[in-house]
Amino acid sequence: MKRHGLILNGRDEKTEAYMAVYQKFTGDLLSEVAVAESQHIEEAVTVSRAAQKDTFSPYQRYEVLKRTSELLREHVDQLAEIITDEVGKPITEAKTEVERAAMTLELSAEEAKRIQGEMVPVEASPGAEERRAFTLRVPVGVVVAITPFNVPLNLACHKIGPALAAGNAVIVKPAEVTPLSTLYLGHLLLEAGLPKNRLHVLTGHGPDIGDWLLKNEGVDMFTFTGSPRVGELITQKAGLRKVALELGNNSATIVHHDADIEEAAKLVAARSFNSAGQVCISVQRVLVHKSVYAQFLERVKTHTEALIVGDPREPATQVGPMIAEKEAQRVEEWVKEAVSEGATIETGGKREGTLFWPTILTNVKDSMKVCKDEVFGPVVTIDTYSEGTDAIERVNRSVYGLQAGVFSNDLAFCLQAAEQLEVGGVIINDTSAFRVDAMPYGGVKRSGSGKEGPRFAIEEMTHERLVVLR
Ligand SMILES: NC(=O)c1ccc[n+]([C@@H]2O[C@H](COP(=O)([O-])OP(=O)(O)OC[C@H]3O[C@@H](n4cnc5c(N)ncnc54)[C@H](O)[C@@H]3O)[C@@H](O)[C@H]2O)c1
Ligand SMILES: O=C[C@H](O)CS(=O)(=O)O
Repeated sequence: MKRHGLILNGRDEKTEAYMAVYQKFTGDLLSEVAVAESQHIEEAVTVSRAAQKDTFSPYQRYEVLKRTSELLREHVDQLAEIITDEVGKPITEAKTEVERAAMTLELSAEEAKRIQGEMVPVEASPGAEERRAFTLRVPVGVVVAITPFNVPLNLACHKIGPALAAGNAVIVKPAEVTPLSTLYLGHLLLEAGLPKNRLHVLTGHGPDIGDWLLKNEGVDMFTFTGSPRVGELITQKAGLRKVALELGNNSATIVHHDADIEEAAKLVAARSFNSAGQVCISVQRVLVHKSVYAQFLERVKTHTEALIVGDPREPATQVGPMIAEKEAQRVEEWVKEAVSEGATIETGGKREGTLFWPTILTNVKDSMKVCKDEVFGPVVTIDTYSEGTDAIERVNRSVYGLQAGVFSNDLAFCLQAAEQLEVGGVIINDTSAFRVDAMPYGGVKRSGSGKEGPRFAIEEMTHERLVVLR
């Protein structure tokens, strides 16, 4: 069994205490990772601040990030195995995550070469004829990246890639239960030639490390992906510093009367249950026009019942375990509570340890936990509507607003949805769960603030500085 130290200023740093990381399907001990203490946080911040004085040109940043993306592709099998083990994600999905992570770094590398300001025509203002002005984008300095368990590699790349591309130093705090892929990534970045003072990976307890980092005034920005509870806490403690938040959702998808029902049903079944529903844009609430409800439900049930549930290491498996048994028990309780309030289980509802079978609920009410809160498990609710306007209004009744899907061939309805849905992204003729890594991605309301996607994250991770020449 391997013991992993912290990655601190290029060192594999040993610590007093270690924490166990388990295989999420078998429950076996995988390895142990170092538990960072306050002096490690101090050193990481001090070294990162000092790094800002070194030259690390846009082309050097491009080279390191491009080489790391190549290394990710060369190590796809090893990394996918690590993700499958530490998350419980089916191996085919884990490979997709590694490929996407490589793409995220490749996009970040490209963006490093085109960070630019703009000319500002100050001379057009009376009295300023003798002046010229332009803007520069300068790195914020020291970025802290805190990441969740569900997409440990790609979401780390969505923070590390743009932060480095923009000229910052990054301190990464991966989730306690899934730190191994981020540590692997950290070593690949160093192998690719990243200056050792630009990246530190601090494993250990989230609340402790978070608190030390938040108290340290040497940190300039926090970029966080995770639960609204922790997101809120970070916002309160960050003070006037920059914060970017990618939080939860109870994602909705509307299926209108004129939609391609088979296509909608196939995609809903695929994107409600992948990663055992532990995806922030996973389809959780489907609102279907009453005229096509019966047909749609029958098709989603057929596709759902065909999904293979089980050992994530098997290439055929499509739905693996949840991250912990207590999470699977929570989902089971929410489903039971919905049933006690009148919901019907169309399929699923069964649990064996950490495995929870893909579950479709009908006869639901918007007030039920499975509708109004974030399930973050393999459960989808399907309900009807009569008027498109009502469907939009019900999607908006959520406290969240990350992405929403709309299946329709009615251009007017699609435009109405695009204009009126209170979310960061409206996906037409696909589910809420569509994401490619180049696109601007982020939510409104309790789903957070700020955008990811390397080009957009670089804007968050730089300051715009105005230069006026007289
Ligand atoms: N919007 C998005 O892009 C997106 C993507 C993935 C996951 N998520 C959300 O993440 C959540 C699930 O992930 P999770 O369970 O890992 O979330 P979490 O909030 O429990 O943990 C996220 C990270 O925060 C750290 N943390 C915990 N307490 C902290 C504290 N007091 N200070 C600082 N850091 C602390 C954890 O160690 C972990 O690294 C869901 O709500 C999901 O929707 C959102
Ligand atoms: O969990 C939310 C992720 O951001 C979705 S994705 O894996 O990036 O598509």
